[in-house]
Parts: sequence; structure tokens; C-alpha cells
Amino acid sequence: MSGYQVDDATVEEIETERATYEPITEATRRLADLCIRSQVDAASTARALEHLQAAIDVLSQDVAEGPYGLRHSRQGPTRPWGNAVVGVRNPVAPPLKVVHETDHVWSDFELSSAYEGPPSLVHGGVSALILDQLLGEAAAAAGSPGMTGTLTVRYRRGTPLGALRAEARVERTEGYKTFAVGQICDAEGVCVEAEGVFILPRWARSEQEQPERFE
Ligand SMILES: CCCCCCCCCCCC(=O)SCCNC(=O)CCNC(=O)[C@H](O)C(C)(C)COP(=O)(O)OP(=O)(O)OC[C@H]1O[C@@H](n2cnc3c(N)ncnc32)[C@H](O)[C@@H]1OP(=O)(O)O
Repeated sequence: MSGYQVDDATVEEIETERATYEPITEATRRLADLCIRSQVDAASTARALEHLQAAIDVLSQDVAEGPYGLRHSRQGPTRPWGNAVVGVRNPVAPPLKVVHETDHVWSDFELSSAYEGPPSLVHGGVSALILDQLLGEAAAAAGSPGMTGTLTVRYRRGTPLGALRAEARVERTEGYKTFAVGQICDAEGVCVEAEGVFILPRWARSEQEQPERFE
């Protein structure tokens, strides 16, 4: 399958790439929030747009074909940097930093106004997006990675924008199927629960070196 790429990027090269692109990604996240909440007048937005167009012109001078994919380095960390949840080069990603413990994964993160669904609450699709990633990471961290086959989400109560925690763990595995569960909590407790089955796809079952992650 295309999109999984193995390379020899060194730790130093990876850090240089991060230092080059992470600041514009973070600035773009800030811009998304300002698009929603800024109250400046039309002349000011016109001026801002000129600056944005200039930035677009610079960045467009050299663009890779297709999405970022998943880049494994033989010498350094894996880069899921275009990923919609954890991607450090993706302004759409909050992004989450996921901690892998022995028996579960977790992340403390903040969701800005760019993730609003009902007023002041997180969009249900965004909660599902985050839980899909966390449950998938739990499956991969347990040594049984897979593509999401089915994800079931229970919205117990509204999830407020702001500081949240997501957690996930593997419940059981049956051959190439991994059953994972997880939740998103605010300071008051559980807001959203999910369970999912992650399936190692047929094309990967026969490979000697199975991919560690799918996204
Ligand atoms: C450390 C780093 C962290 C790394 C962390 C990485 C985290 C990534 C998290 C993001 C995860 C995603 O979003 S993944 C993207 C969203 N998901 C997808 O796009 C998946 C699209 N669907 C597919 O590719 C496929 O349908 C699969 C892989 C799900 C299944 O296809 P297959 O492999 O050909 O399956 P097949 O042989 O027919 O069936 C195998 C078994 O699974 C069952 N099965 C098949 N489909 C389903 C299904 N949808 N839901 C439930 N069960 C199913 C069958 O009944 C069968 O059971 P039995 O008869 O054997 O009992």
C-alpha cells in the first residue's frame, strides 16, 4: 500500500524539518481561531488577507505531490506528520501528544473554538476522530495494529471546548482483530466513550514486516 515510506532521515534532519514547519503550522492553528473570533474591521481583514496571500505565494514555490503519508526512519522517530489528530505539520490537528504506557495510551490536550459543534461544545465528529486515533494507537502499542473496522461512539454528555483528556486500551485480541475501548473526559468525568475493532488488513497479514501503525 502506498503512503508507508521507509527512509534514512537522521534525528538531526527530522528535527530540522520539525523546526522548519512546526512554527507555520502553529501559526495557522492560531489563524483558524482568529478567523472565528477576530472582530477587526473589513480594512483590517483585507490587509491580513494580503499578508496571507504573500505567505501562500512563498509556500507554493515548492510543494510535494500528494499527502505526507507515514514516514518511518531507520535512524529516528516515525513521522505521522500529516495525521489529522497528531500531525505536527497539520494545522487541522489539535495536535495530540499521545503517551504510550504499558497497558494504555493517553493524552492531555486542548480543543480551541475551531472544533465547535453545538455552542461551546466539541463537535461529535471531532470526538470520534480523536477516539479513533487513540484506540488505534492503543492497538498498535499493544503490538496488534489495524485499520478501524467499526467504531462505536457513545456521547454521554456534552464535551466542553478547552482542556480534555483522552485514554484508550486494548480489551482483547482475536487473531488479527483487536478490540479497544476508550474515553474522553473533562474535569467532571467521562463525556464520550468508544469501542472499536481494529483489523490487520489482508494485504498486511502476509507481509513479513507488518506495519506498526495505520493512519
Ligand atoms: C505505536 C504507533 C501507533 C500507531 C497508531 C496508529 C493509529 C491510527 C488510527 C487511525 C485508524 C484509522 O482511522 S483507519 C482508517 C479508517 N478505516 C478504514 O479506512 C478501513 C477500511 N476498511 C478496510 O480496509 C477493510 O474493510 C478492513 C481492513 C477493515 C477489513 O478488510 P479485510 O482485511 O479484507 O477483512 P476480511 O478478511 O474480509 O475480514 C477479516 C475479519 O474482520 C471482520 N471484519 C471485516 N470488516 C469489518 C468491519 N468493518 N467491522 C468489523 N469486523 C469486520 C470479518 O468479519 C472477518 O472476521 P472473521 O470472519 O475472521 O471473524
